[in-house]
Amino acid sequence: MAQDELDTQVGKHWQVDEIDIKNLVYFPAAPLSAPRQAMEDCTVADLHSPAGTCLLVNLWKLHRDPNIWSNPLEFQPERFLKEGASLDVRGKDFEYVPFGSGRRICPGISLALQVLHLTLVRLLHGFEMGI
Ligand code: HEM
Repeated sequence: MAQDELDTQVGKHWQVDEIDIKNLVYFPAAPLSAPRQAMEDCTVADLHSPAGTCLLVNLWKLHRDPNIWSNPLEFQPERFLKEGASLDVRGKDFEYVPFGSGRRICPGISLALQVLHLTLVRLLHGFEMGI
């Protein structure tokens, strides 16, 4: 199915470039953070969590907050060349944490940033896969 989409939207020329991205479905790799447990009673943004509460950060929602992002539902990679250009992806700027933050931050971040997208698209485009 993913291969059909790539064949239709990108073609069979095996070369994906920036202009193709707008035609591909946009889903985050990790919509929620890893679970955390409140070690003591805490209140964040009027939400009280007693000690022991399991907490997950809704990264999908955070990354679509209209108070932070203009047209948040539109896939606009160029926003990271403009208003988002100075954002750190390694968990320091809490409005943009695609790899999480803190002790449980994604340990694959360096690998992902270098090779994951190219590897995945090449695999999907070139091979029949099923589960
Ligand atoms: C675009 C690619 C990726 C994205 C967006 C991503 C995102 C994330 C996020 C949001 C978390 C939760 C972090 C938190 O809760 O603070 C996570 C955890 C994790 N990621 Fe990734 N990840 C990616 C690629 C990878 C790769 C390539 C690896 C391994 C080679 C990897 C291994 C892990 C592991 C083991 C955890 C769990 C860490 C823990 O529970 O302490 N990830 N990732």
